[in-house]
Amino acid sequence: MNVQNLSTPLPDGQSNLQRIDVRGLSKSFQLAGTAIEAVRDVSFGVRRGEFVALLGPSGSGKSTVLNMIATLIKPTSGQILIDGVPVIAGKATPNVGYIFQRDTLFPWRTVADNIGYGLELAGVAEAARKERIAACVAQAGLQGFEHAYPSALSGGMRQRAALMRTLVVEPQILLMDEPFGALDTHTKIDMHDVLLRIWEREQQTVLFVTHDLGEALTLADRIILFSARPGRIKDMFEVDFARPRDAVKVRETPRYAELFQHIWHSLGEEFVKGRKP
Ligand SMILES: Nc1ncnc2c1ncn2[C@@H]1O[C@H](COP(=O)(O)OP(=O)(O)OP(=O)(O)O)[C@@H](O)[C@H]1O
Repeated sequence: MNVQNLSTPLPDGQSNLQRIDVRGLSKSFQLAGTAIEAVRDVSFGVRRGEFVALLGPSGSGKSTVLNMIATLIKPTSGQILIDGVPVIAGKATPNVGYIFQRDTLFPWRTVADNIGYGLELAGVAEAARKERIAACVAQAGLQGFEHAYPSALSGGMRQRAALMRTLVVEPQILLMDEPFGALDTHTKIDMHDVLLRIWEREQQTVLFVTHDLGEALTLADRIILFSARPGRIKDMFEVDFARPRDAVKVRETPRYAELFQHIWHSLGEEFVKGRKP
């Protein structure tokens, strides 16, 4: 079967091409006097404009890796470079947007005011702000709900508004932690199409955490498969479906079924290992 395995390390010098460059990353947490080894010696790169999914069972350290890249957690050892510059824990990195599973909208702000929050912080003038918010509202298909509060929206609409709140300031790198994990299957696929259309146009560099293989296959150029805890890179897979992709149609192709079956076996082994105490 023609499934390209990419676990061979990049030759020296090629790391210069990486927008996100993770080197020998490890993390142990202290929990009630016991060390929990969450991540062990993880190294990978993400090229400019590439969409990479981190896939693995629950507890395999995916969010911990993302949080270290987002500078929310300090690594125990290893280094992370963004555009060649080492990140510093606790210090925000310019051009990086972060999207969580929870929609994190402010309940006291309308959709438009939620989306415009980052522009307010950046001191963007009101006229320019309104124009940019209107464009984001249209992109997310939220016309008519600009003045609604989050409580009046469905889960999918809330997540679209949250996506736009991050994208409004045009980050070039997106760190996404199971952003659609709480949505039902159909709303999730709908969100995949929204994200695919945005990414095709803006070509952000995306690192997307998920434990949903179908989601990883639909969206990503490359899948990095994590082992059960302690999280290590078990394998990497190129996802070679043509772009632009249709989130529904791509799932109906024989190639999707072929890749799904191939990766599912490897992922399944880690689910089983992860179940053991
Ligand atoms: N602050 C913390 N203190 C102690 N242990 C932690 C902490 N954060 C994460 N862990 C542990 O590290 C391991 C990896 O957790 P992490 O959330 O990164 O996994 P994950 O692959 O993202 O899982 P999921 O898909 O369920 O979100 C788990 O065993 C978790 O209990």
